[in-house]
Amino acid sequence: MFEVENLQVSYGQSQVIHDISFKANPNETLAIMGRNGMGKTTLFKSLMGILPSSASKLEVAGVDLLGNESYQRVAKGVAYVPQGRMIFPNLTVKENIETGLKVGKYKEIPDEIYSLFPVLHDMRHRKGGNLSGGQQQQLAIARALVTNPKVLLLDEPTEGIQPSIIKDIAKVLNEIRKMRDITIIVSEQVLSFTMEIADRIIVIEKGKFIHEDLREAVDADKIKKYLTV
Ligand SMILES: Nc1ncnc2c1ncn2[C@@H]1O[C@H](COP(=O)(O)OP(=O)(O)OP(=O)(O)O)[C@@H](O)[C@H]1O
Repeated sequence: MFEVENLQVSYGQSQVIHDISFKANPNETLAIMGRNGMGKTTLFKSLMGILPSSASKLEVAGVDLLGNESYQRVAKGVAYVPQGRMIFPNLTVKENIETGLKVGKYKEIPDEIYSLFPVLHDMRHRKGGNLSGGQQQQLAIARALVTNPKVLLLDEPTEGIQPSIIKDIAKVLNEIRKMRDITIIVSEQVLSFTMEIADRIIVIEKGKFIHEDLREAVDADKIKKYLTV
């Protein structure tokens, strides 16, 4: 269980996240949806400890994360795939994935990673910078997965990615959830994508969670008005 209570984040005098609380279970995928500038990236960076925040509770599987630096949060099972596919362009695909091995239980890249992402196996000796945007996104997810996370935070994974690769990413996220006891939390604007992967959809508006539905109950017209795309 990932538990967040009363999370608040400010940039100087300007409060951007207002008292957000939520819980997410293992084997659950949660989508946080909202327009540009509504606070999704700020939320994820604060959950990772990259941005300072205040909260009354932040726990993964009963383990306290409050006051931890981001590397300690990674060690306790929180992985983050930032917006914009941040990979190491001059390292090979294999070397990029191996950077995730410093944390977690794996000593070498588990076979499961290459079966989830066959394209990364085919391209394992190629420089990360020579991959397409969609392939780089898959690489960033693979690198996060080798840390063996309990919670995987993905910030707008479909941004700038072509529809066929979006489908591949949706498929892989559904497979990951079946294979592992993992909570996936994804920020997104593409409703067709979140409807394929999410159990719950939460709308964020100006740093507050204003609406929440189980996937089966989502009224697309109602959600779309809170999205840019
Ligand atoms: N470093 C910063 N200093 C001051 N304000 C910031 C900073 N970073 C973000 N903001 C502001 O905080 C608010 C939330 O931004 P954030 O990037 O979290 O939104 P977002 O929902 O992730 O948007 P996007 O989809 O465009 O990435 C915006 O009003 C933004 O201008």
